[in-house]
Amino acid sequence: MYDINEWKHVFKLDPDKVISDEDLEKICESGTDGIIVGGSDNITEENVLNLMSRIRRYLIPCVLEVSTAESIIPGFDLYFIPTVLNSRSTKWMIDLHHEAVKEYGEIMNWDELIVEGYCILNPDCKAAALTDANTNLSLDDVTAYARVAEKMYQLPIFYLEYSGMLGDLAVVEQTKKVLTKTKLFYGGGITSAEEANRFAQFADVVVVGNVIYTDLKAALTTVEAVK
Ligand SMILES: CC(C)=CCC/C(C)=C/CC/C(C)=C/CC/C(C)=C/CC/C(C)=C/CC/C(C)=C/CC/C(C)=C/COP(=O)(O)OP(=O)(O)O
Ligand SMILES: O=P(O)(O)OC[C@@H](O)CO
Ligand SMILES: [Mg+2]
Repeated sequence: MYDINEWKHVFKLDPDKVISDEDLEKICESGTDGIIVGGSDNITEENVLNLMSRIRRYLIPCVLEVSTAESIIPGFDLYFIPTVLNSRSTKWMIDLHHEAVKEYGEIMNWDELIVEGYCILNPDCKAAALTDANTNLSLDDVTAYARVAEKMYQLPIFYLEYSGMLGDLAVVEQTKKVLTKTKLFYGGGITSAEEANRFAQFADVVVVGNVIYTDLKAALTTVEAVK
């Protein structure tokens, strides 16, 4: 399913982490809507290529979530481009994007690119530290970012990122209320079917990452739970 508007559940695989062929097969054949390849540490052309070619044995849509310009390689179905709306630095909102488009602009297939407006809310996650995100936000701040994403920038995705911790369900619920076109992605700390189901009440798409590497069985139960 290559239309992200139809998605409800995706797994995020980290090129810097080890996954066996057997476990990868279970993930790719789980019934999830897509696989996002992405992470924030040690993302290289080599480990991205390796993971992509292994996922390519299956029919599942495979997306690269770009975190460094150096690790962009051809062959993915789509490229998700994060822009961190609550970063204190323009680097993570626009500067790296400007540089990358300067380099790849002539050869890019713009139809493969989907921009994600990130709002990072776990102060202790790597992405928050890397991007110097202001995570000290009220509910009104978060919903204002969501409105900026949809009404002003017309972004296809608004991503509430709690990577590593379970987020605040009320924030997800209220954020969903202010979005009409932009899809709400929720990611962070999901470790069970029950948690996945709870966040899927409000998020359009639930993203499941770290638990794949700590409890694969539990990770697999999250698919059925949201579909
Ligand atoms: C040759 C070819 C195929 C060309 C294709 C053209 C193309 C796709 C061009 C790209 C153009 C473009 C605009 C690129 C953007 C470049 C770039 C570097 C943008 C910055 C992205 C960004 C803001 C990164 C910051 C980090 C971040 C938000 C990453 C998102 C993923 C994330 C939060 C992962 C979680 O990480 P994890 O390691 O799991 O963390 P935990 O420890 O908390 O679990
Ligand atoms: O790894 P977890 O905590 O499941 O978060 C998923 C995803 O939002 C990370 O970018
Ligand atoms: Mg992770």
